[in-house]
Amino acid sequence: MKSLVLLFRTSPTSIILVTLCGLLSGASSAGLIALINQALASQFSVGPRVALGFAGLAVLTLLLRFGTQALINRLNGDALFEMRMKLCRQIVATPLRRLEEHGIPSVMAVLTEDLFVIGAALGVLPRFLSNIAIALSCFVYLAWLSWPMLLGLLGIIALSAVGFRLLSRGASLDLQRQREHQGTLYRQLRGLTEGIKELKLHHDRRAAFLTEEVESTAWRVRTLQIRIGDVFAVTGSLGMLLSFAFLGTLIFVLPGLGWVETPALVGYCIAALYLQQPLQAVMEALPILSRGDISLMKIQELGLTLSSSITAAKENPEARPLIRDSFQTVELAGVTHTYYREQSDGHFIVGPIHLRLHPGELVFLVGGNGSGKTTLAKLLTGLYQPEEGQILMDGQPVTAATQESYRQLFSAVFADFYLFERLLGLVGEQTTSQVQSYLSLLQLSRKVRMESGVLSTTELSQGQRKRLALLTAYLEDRPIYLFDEWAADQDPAFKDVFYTKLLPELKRKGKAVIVISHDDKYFHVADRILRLDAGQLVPSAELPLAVKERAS
Ligand SMILES: Nc1ncnc2c1ncn2[C@@H]1O[C@H](COP(=O)(O)OP(=O)(O)OP(=O)(O)O)[C@@H](O)[C@H]1O
Repeated sequence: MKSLVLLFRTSPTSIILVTLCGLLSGASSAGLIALINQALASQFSVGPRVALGFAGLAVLTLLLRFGTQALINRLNGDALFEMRMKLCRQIVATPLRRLEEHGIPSVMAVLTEDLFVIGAALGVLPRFLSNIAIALSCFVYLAWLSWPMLLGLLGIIALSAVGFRLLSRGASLDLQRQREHQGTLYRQLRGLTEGIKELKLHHDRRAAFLTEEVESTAWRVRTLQIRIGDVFAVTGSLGMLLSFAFLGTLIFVLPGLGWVETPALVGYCIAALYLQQPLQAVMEALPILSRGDISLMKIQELGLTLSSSITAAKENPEARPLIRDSFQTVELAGVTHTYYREQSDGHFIVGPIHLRLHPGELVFLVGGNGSGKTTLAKLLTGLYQPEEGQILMDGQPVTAATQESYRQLFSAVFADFYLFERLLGLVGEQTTSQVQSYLSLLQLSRKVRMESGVLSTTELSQGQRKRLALLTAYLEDRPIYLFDEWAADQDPAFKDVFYTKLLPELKRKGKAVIVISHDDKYFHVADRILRLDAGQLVPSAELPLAVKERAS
């Protein structure tokens, strides 16, 4: 019952209140049953006091039910909100490499599917607890009527629990399998949306994708879903069957034996009928809670947790890192990064890299496809932690405590950049006028406007979107700029503007600029060229000469 522990840790007071309301509601229901029993025993010749008591208890029961439900609604709303925010904050704080290893579809599955399932589990949990509390209150009344019969009833409930456990063991395994297949389905559905052009253009690929991938996985999910549903339908009916057996024994067997007085029997019959609904609700909640536990496991697999209180995870505004507008040197001293390949024994190592950057220099990072340029860029910008070696900022090693501050030195446009529609975290007083002049500089002023911090459109060509990403980098105004194949999508005229005007302009402003590029036509604008080959920096002394020869 991980969901129960989670909910209790999130809002212990509300959970205690819900359980107390459940107990009170159960007690008032037991009082109602006692009054009905009294009326039946006296063949309906009860006085107005009993009638008033009945009305009072009925109102109290209704109020308690409403109160419990209102409390549950708030508890669920708060718990889901807190979980969602906590997960988002944790994902942002998770090392990039770990997220890449799990893959974006797994993260999306957690944020959508698993959160939804956990939300449903948390949704039934308070009612589950209050129904147990109602049942417990009724048991107290039943014990007062006849404790040997209560023992019999508890025996039947224990028998149902054992039956449920045995029957649902296989279903629990199926639930885990179903979640695994759903993860696969998520990955495949990503292919459906992101690969839609490729699917539309090739009939056989589309047919193979739909039947061999999506359909076969969706079918497995469907089969397991039906099997799990059937098992839980049986367990639900088992509870009802045992309840009917109990009622049958009460009505048709026990009176003949003469062991129990009639008023006690009548009280038990009413209570058994009344208890059917809360006990049924408890049985129905169990599969939902099992699903919730599996989703919680999935969240833990990503190295995330929902267990501590949200207040602890809330970002402390004072924790904003130190943002520096200048630096003296940034040095990579023997840093390495290794990609392990699961399918084979081989792995790819970038480094050890020795590299020093100064303000006002324009450095080109070049090399063949897969030589490690982007990986080195991620190491340099602090997005990947070095496995060996260290990064020094102004001669001081970058530690876990200063890493966030170190990252704020950089403005980067990676090849797989993301463009936010709002200029998040950038809107200041001068921003609007700056945006206007940058839009003109980037030849976008006719296409895009900025209105209250929101770009009028991001539905542009890839090259234009990259210009908007560059605009964001300009607004960030950080001491170090990094562009990963930025010019690859630009037309020749703007490519020229980028290499011969924009980059030298940044350099003149004292920015250190690292440009990952395959455009050897422009290598001559660089102060320094770093070439990577199979993850290793080729001694740079040979390169400037070759470049100068080509440029001359
Ligand atoms: N997410 C990843 N998981 C595992 N291995 C990876 C991953 N990304 C890159 N690699 C490995 O690292 C090598 C270097 O990749 P990287 O993206 O740094 O190269 P690059 O020089 O930027 O290439 P390109 O010019 O094609 O963009 C690749 O050949 C690949 O083997």
